[in-house]
Amino acid sequence: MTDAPASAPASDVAEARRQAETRRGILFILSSPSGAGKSTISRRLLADDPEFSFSISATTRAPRPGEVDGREYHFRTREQFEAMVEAGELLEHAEVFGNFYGTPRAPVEAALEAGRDVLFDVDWQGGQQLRNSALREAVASVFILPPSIAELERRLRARAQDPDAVIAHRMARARDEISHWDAYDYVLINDDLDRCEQEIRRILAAERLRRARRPGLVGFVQGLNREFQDRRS
Ligand SMILES: Nc1ncnc2c1ncn2[C@@H]1O[C@H](COP(=O)(O)OP(=O)(O)OP(=O)(O)O)[C@@H](O)[C@H]1O
Ligand SMILES: Nc1nc2c(ncn2[C@@H]2O[C@H](COP(=O)(O)O)[C@@H](O)[C@H]2O)c(=O)[nH]1
Repeated sequence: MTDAPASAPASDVAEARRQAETRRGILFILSSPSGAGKSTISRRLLADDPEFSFSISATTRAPRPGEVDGREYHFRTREQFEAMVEAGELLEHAEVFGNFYGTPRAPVEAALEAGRDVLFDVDWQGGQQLRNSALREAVASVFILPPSIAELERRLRARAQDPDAVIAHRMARARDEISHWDAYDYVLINDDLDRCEQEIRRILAAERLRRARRPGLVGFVQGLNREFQDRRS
């Protein structure tokens, strides 16, 4: 009969902790009808979180005042966008409000490999495609609702960045976007910006903890099982 060790050696515990903290990144999706506040919340989340990078989409939409190519979006012509689709450079893409939008694949895959989380501001079609992609295990998704339709329109007008016709088009599409709320892991009402931001931070923290724990601990639990067996023999 062999003497069973009283517990796993400290070095095994330290290694298990290290592995539990090593994880693949999360694809953190924020969707909402246009104007509900996801870009505002995204900016706040990214401002002080070094583990988070933003997926900068490609789009055929014209830049708004103050938007910079390569910061808010990669602004592309229709021909350039189609070439990206053709070359398989986009993880997902969709037509939204008459323009094309898509997620460049390479930066997302690099971030995930490095264990960094990626924030996506995409419409429901983008969310759906990411949930159905090979990366589905990495997805956590949040849908943001406005407190009312009147407030949604007020916000789009207060943003003062789109002409009336564009605002009317976005309001007309809001009902359809909202109809997909139930496909998301979490659904929040953005009636109070600070509170909504805090709720999203809590969701993100919980998702990080959940994903960190399991794969990294498999080897450690196997070690505990071996210890049980040694005690029996
Ligand atoms: N809780 C809130 N209360 C009042 N105003 C808000 C709130 N959240 C966001 N806003 C304002 O609403 C406007 C629209 O927000 P934002 O641009 O973030 O929306 P969005 O969902 O990203 O829209 P889009 O899909 O068109 O990019 C902004 O002027 C923003 O400052
Ligand atoms: N499916 C995708 N949707 C995207 C992507 N990037 C942005 N969007 C969505 O488009 C609308 C409009 O955005 P705006 O900046 O013109 O107001 C909004 O719902 C975004 O979430 C993308 O890469 N794929």
